[in-house]
Amino acid sequence: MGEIRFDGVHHAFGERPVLCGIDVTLTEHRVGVVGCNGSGKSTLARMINGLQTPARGRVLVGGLDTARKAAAIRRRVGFVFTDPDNQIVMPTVAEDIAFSLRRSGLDKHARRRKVDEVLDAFDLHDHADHPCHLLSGGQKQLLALAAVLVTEPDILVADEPTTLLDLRNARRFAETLAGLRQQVVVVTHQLELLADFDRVLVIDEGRIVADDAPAPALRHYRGLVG
Ligand SMILES: Nc1ncnc2c1ncn2[C@@H]1O[C@H](COP(=O)(O)OP(=O)(O)OP(=O)(O)O)[C@@H](O)[C@H]1O
Repeated sequence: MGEIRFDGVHHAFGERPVLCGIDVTLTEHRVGVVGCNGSGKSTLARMINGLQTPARGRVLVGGLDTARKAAAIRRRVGFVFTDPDNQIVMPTVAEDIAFSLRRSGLDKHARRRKVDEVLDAFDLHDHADHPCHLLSGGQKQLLALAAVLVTEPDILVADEPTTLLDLRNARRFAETLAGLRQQVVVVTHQLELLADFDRVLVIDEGRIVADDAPAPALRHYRGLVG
């Protein structure tokens, strides 16, 4: 596994502090992040692939400073957004997955093979030539995940990736995460997704207020809101 390290990270948007002294090193396979709306979870997640850089402190991924090595970090850290429409860019499903491989250096046949593998793995084969905009919200979320995973990043960060998935696809999503070789960081309000994760961080008002195995961490979170 790689190592994600937050070192004295502070961030504010205007006058509003959003992250207040985050010091944490993540080496586990699956790490969950929970907390109330506006507590800073997405900001923290976006810092792992350099979409956001900290006002103070550093974020190091595999020893690389995300503020200095943006291109290398983006290659290593795949990011799945909450709203799949933010990352689906091509007209059809197969084209969208193939688009992710445009800088892979693979020839056309190898790219086609990889696209087929991913379509199979995500049960999207029957939709290969369908226009992306006609997919259901859940199918779009799966497509967004597939289009990131096909690039084989070292780390996968996902910000509320299961909001549109039905129970069957949410289960499949959880199983997919469990089977990945990649380190995975997932921000979610769907607490059951984290049941067998290795570590869960609870964020409250920009601070880590619990950092534990899922059961005690989620108990802490429920206590906060209860
Ligand atoms: N680009 C931005 N510009 C200004 N304010 C922002 C920006 N991004 C986030 N914020 C603010 O920072 C705070 C933390 O936002 P963040 O998205 O990190 O929270 P969150 O814990 O992921 O919330 P949610 O569970 O609602 O998605 C919020 O008050 C939000 O409005």
